[in-house]
Amino acid sequence: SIGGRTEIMKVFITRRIPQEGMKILSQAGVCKVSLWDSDEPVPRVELLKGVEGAHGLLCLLSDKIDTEVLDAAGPNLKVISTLSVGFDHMAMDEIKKRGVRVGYTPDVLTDATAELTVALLLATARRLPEGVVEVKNGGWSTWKPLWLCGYGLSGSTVGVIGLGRIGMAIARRLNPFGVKRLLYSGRTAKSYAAEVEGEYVPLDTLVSESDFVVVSCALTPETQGLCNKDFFSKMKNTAVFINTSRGAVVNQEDLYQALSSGQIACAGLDVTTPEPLPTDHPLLTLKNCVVLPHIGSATYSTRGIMAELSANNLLAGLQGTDMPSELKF
Ligand SMILES: O=C(O)C(=O)CO
Repeated sequence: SIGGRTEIMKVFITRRIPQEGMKILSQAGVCKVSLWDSDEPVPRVELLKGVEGAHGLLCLLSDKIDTEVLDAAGPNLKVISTLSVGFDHMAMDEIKKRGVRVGYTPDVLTDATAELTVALLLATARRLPEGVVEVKNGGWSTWKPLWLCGYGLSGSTVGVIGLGRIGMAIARRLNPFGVKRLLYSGRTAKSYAAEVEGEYVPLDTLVSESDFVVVSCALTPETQGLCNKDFFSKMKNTAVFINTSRGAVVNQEDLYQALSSGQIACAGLDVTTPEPLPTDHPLLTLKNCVVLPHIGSATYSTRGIMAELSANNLLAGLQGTDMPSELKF
């Protein structure tokens, strides 16, 4: 406050976000918002300009928040609120050094993301995109006993890499399909895994025994490139690989080799490196690879609630109060 008057704080938002979030910020009357008013990513130079002197930054997972951005913002910066549960796009140690608080959006997107994961798993294993194409191009000649066969969940072993909020929600949804064994791996065993009769196993065991391998872990230095040549070589030839976490957990060259050589049966990816995946990428030439454009949390309702939560996180950060979802790091 200057001379008894409360100073209006400055906020930069890196993209158009659902109106639910904008409304909360405008009604709060504590900040002056400047918005990159587009559905496309803010160019780097505009980001660096936009954050200048900002007290708050509301960003997306496609914005790289590094030293350069933090320096451009300067000492006013109190809070970064990301419209995502993932935070691998932010230089956390630099943020911590500067004493900046971080808000994120866990929980509110768990159900939507788990649903999408199940949809992608079934679409991939049962070859839905291939079937849709054949209907349209006349490839459907008659009912054929051996045509477009795939793999079912009934009696299968499912392996979830990273049984966190989303991994657990995926396991809960897959179990009723008649899954026989639910394996999971990660840093620690989870007591809540009992609800899905999850067996905590070493990664190697999960990879070699699973019919479906589902990646649902955070991208960290430990998980970057985790799914590589060695990993795929341990999988069954009939196994289905699904990733809805972050593209960089997978070595895509190694995945391409595994899919084209028949080392594994098929893969479904909602996330890639880079995003968007170039349209001439080798993975897109494969019938047994289903690639979606990072839509795990994309329901109208979920995106609206994510915007609300990120706005409320931002306001709390500006005002120095408790955040609904503060990232503790
Ligand atoms: O929230 C995230 O981290 C996503 O990837 C999209 O919701």
